[in-house]
Amino acid sequence: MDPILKTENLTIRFGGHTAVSSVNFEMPARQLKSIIGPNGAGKTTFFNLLSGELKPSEGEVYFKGQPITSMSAVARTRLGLGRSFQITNVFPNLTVLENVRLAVQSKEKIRYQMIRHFVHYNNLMDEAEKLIELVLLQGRELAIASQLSHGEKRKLEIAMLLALDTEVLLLDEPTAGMSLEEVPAILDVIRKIKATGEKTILLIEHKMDMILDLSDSIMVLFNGKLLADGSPKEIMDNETVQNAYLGGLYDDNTVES
Ligand SMILES: Nc1ncnc2c1ncn2[C@@H]1O[C@H](COP(=O)(O)OP(=O)(O)OP(=O)(O)O)[C@@H](O)[C@H]1O
Repeated sequence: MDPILKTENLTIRFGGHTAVSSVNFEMPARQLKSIIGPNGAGKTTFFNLLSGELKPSEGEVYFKGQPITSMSAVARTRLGLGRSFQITNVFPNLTVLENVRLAVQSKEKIRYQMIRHFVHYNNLMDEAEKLIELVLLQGRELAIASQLSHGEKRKLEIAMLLALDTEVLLLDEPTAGMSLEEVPAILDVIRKIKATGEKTILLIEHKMDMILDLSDSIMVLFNGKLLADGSPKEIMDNETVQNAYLGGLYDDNTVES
């Protein structure tokens, strides 16, 4: 089957520094691929090139076979490529439910910008409630966003990303800054999204136990280059990866540089 997302020779230079270097990558639909690599390896920059936040110095990005390299981030979202930080405009004084409802409404706006479209308020609320349940925030619908714990805020961000209903989800370190107790809940949320079988997920993470639990495949970036891409077992057994990166595995199973 053709990959849903693909890059050819994707390269970006910042001054004299090549942050992403000739990356050829393919993402099969409805799978979860994790991107790992030490700090500064180019993971977030690679995401920015996929989402359209950055334009490459060279190379192409394809979505379902169509070149999208010159498209804006908003146009890519409309096509089906969603990135969590694009909707981190959480309204701090509104409730969880209102925030998700507004995100659902913004999807309708993104999708039907060119035509007049009316969606009944109750439908929006129903969809928002379903998403809140999916991210395990049920019971917190009426909590004010600014008063959520860090873990709950990340769940809200994921619900708001899901509200855009894009086929591809780009999740950049969804557990960053979380306490150890909060991590399993996010793991559950991603597992549940994966289990729907509807989404293609690209995940940047440092927590190896989480990566091994969730991933169908793992790609390793090192100095901006694609060092390896394969099944979790292939990556764990790969000597080059071991030497370049996994050798730095910490006791808490978190990889840092
Ligand atoms: N806008 C920019 N201008 C100049 N250099 C940049 C810019 N963005 C990223 N870089 C550089 O590109 C390299 C890759 O950075 P990037 O943030 O993509 O790495 P990363 O793998 O996501 O790291 P981390 O795990 O720490 O988030 C780094 O050397 C960084 O300093």
